Amino acid sequence: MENSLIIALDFASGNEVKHFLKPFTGKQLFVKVGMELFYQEGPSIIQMLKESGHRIFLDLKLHDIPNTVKSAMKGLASLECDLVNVHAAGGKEMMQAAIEGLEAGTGAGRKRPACIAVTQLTSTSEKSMQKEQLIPVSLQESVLHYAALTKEAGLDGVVCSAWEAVSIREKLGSDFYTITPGIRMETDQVGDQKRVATPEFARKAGVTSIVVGRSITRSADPLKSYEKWMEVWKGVE
Ligand SMILES: O=C(O)c1cc(=O)[nH]c(=O)n1[C@@H]1O[C@H](COP(=O)(O)O)[C@@H](O)[C@H]1O
Repeated sequence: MENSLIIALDFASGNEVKHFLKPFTGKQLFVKVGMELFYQEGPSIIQMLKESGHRIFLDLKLHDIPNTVKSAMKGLASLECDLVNVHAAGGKEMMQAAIEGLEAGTGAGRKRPACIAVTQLTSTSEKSMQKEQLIPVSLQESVLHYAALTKEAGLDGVVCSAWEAVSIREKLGSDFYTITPGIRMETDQVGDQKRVATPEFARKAGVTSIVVGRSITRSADPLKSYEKWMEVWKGVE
């Protein structure tokens, strides 16, 4: 899990994914399948990516009553992805149920997929969190609170922005994963993200791994762009 650059395959179909991955033939990537792709293609897209040897983060952000999340996770475990996630806002009981489901659905002798919880989406600003979710604390506090709850529930880490990673590591230890989207080079379009950081900043903050989508997937030359990203991500200390 450590030091990975996870490519968000936010595409509408398996064919678009195949087209995108063509120049990467022979490379073993860490890719993320989110709801856009999974809702269109279902489990077959996971199969296809696994056959090419890629590691997979199945990002479906489960958020429902504990019983439903447990059953859904039991089914998802059979896809044998490396990483799955839930929303921490679903609560401790829901997160515990997610782990129970994953354990129940993981075959004997296998390791369950790692499971992390989204704290506050990187598209959420402190202002909108306070105004729309009526959470009367700072964004850092809210993220730290969710991270602590996630650890108590027995999950492996959180999704957060790189801006919160240092406090999470200080409070919960560096074994607890901090997976950070909202990563942009200085010259990239920010789009709908609010809490953005450069790969250099993320590296210095000691995040476990970064998630990069549009900066690579929408670039004119995705392979060249990926290689440039890897150089920056791996190169700075
Ligand atoms: O769980 C996620 O992966 C996620 C959580 C979060 O807080 N923010 C966030 O952007 N993501 C995902 O990370 C990816 C970011 O993509 P780009 O903004 O295009 O780099 C998207 O696939 C989002 O669904």
